[in-house]
Amino acid sequence: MNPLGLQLLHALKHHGAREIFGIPGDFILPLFAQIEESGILPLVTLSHEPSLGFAADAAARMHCGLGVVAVTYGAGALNVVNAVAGAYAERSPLVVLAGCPGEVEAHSGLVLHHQVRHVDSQWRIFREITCDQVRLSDPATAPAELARVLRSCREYSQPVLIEVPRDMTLHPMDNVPVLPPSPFNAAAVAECADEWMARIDAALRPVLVVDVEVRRFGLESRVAELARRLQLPVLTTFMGRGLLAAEGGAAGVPFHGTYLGVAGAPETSALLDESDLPVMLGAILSDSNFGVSAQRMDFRRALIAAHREARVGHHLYQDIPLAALVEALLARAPAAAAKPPRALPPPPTCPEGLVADDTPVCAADLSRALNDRIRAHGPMHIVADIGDCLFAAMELLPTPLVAPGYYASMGFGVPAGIGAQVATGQRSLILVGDGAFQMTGWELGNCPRLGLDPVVIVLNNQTWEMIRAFQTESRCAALGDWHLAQAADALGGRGHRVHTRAQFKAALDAAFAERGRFQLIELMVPPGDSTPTLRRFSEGIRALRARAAS
Ligand SMILES: Cc1ncc(Cc2csc(CCOP(=O)(O)OP(=O)(O)O)c2C)c(N)n1
Repeated sequence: MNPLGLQLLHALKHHGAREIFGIPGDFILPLFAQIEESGILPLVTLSHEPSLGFAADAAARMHCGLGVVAVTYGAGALNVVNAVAGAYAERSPLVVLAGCPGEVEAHSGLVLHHQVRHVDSQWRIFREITCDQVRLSDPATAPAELARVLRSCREYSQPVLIEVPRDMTLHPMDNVPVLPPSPFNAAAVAECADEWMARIDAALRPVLVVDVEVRRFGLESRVAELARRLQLPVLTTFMGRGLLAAEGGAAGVPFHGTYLGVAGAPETSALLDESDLPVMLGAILSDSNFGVSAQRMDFRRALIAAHREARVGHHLYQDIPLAALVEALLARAPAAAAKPPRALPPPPTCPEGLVADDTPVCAADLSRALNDRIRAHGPMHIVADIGDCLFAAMELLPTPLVAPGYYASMGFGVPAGIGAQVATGQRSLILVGDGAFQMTGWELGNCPRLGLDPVVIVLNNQTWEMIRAFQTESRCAALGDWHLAQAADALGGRGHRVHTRAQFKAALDAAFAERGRFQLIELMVPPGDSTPTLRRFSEGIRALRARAAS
C-alpha cells in the first residue's frame, strides 16, 4: 500500500501520461506536494487554467498518450471547462485532476470558498463534458474505480474527471491495475468487415476519408497500409488535416488532400461529393467537416466507423473498436495493390515560391512561405488557432497539424504549441490570429522559465477577420494594432514585425536559425485581407445559406 496520491500518479503514468499541466489551489495543494516531491510525472505550470487544458490536449494529440491537467476546486476547475469541452468534442483523452473538499469540511454546514450552487456543482458540471468520473473518497474502492475511469479515457479518447478530496492524498491505497481492453464481439467485427469489403469491392468510386480518431488510436500507419492495399483515394477532413502526413508522402498512399467542399479544389471535393461509397474512418460528422458540401451529404450511402460504432447503410454495429475493424479490413484486403491505381486527378497543388520582394505581405503569403520551408527542411509540428490562420494551414504541404477544427475555440494555439513542444521535445510552429493571441498568447511569458522556444506567427490583420468575413458590416471586429512584436521582447522572446514579403522571409530564416528563446513574427496584413481558402469558405457558406433560405 502507498499513499493514494502517489498511487494515482503511478496509475496515470502506467496509462500513458507523460506530464501534468497544473495551477495549484488549497484544495489540491496536498497532491501538488506529492507531484513535486515524487517526480513521477513532470509538472508544467502555466498562467491561466484554459491554457492548461489546451496544452494538455495538444500534448495528448502529439504523443498519443493521456493529457493531464491538475486544478483546484471550483474556480480552477471551472476555468478549464471550455478547453475540456473542446477535448470532449474532438475526442482528445484528457484527465482532469480536480481538488475537492474533504469529508468533514464538505459537511461542515458552511458554504466553502470556490463552492458554487452545491458542494457537488463541480462534479455535476463536468459530467456533461467527460465520458467517466470518479471521486477518490474511499481508498478501498478507488483502485478499481480509477482503473475503470482511465480505461474509459483511453478507449473513448475523451476527457474524464478525477476528483481528489484534499484529505485523501495520504491515505494508504493499493496499486491501481491496468485493466485489459474492454471486451468486444469479434464476430460482430468480422461480420461488419465482411459487409464493408463487399460494399467496397462493388463500389465504382469509393473514397477513404480519415479523421481524428485514426490518430487518437495510433492507427495512421495501419490506415495508410489499408489505403495502399485497397488503392482507395484518401481524403482527410478539415479536422483531420495533417493525418497520414508522415505516411502519405513517401509510402505510395493515393493522398488527395483535405475535403473542403465548396471551399476546396473542385476535383478534390468531387472525390467525395461524387463518390458512391465514402469509407469514413474515425470521422466526426460535424458541420466544419462536411457542412460545406455543395449538396447535403447522404451519410446512408457511406460506411462510417467512429466512437466505437460502425455503420453500413441502416445497419449499426455497436461496440466496434476502430483498431479492431481496421485490422479485420486489412485481413480481408488484397495482399498487395491488386487493382491498378484508379485514374484520379492529381492532388491539388499547395502554393509555394514566396517571392521575397518589397511587395506588402498578405495572408496568402503565409502558406506559400511555410510550404517553401517544408519543401526545403521537411515537415514541421504545426499548431494552429481558429481564424484565418487555420485556413492557411489547409494550404500547407503534408505536415503534422494540431488545431481545434471542430469545437473551434479561440485561444487554443499558443498554449497548445507550448504543450506540443513539452510533449515532443520538438520546436512547435504556432499559427495564430491577433484576436486569439490576445486571449492566451501571453502564456509565451512562461517559455523562458520552461526552456521552450516555439516560433509563433501572428496573422495580424487588426480584426476578428473571420467575423468580418461572415458579417462584413460588423464594426465590433476592429481590434486596433497591439504591436505584439514589441511585447514579445518584453516577455523574453524575440519579436519581428514584418510588412513586406522580403521582411517575412528574412524573419522566418532568422527565427528558425535562433534557438533558446521563442520567436514571434507579427505578419502585418491589411484589414480585410484573407487567405484564398477563407474567401472561398465564406463565399461558399453564404451561397449555401442563401440557397437554403430561397
Ligand atoms: C473562445 C472563442 N470566442 C469566440 C469565437 C468566435 C470567433 C471565431 S473566429 C473569431 C475571430 C478570430 O480573430 P483572430 O484575429 O484570432 O483571427 P482572424 O479571424 O484570422 O482575424 C471569433 C471571435 C471563438 N471561435 N472562440
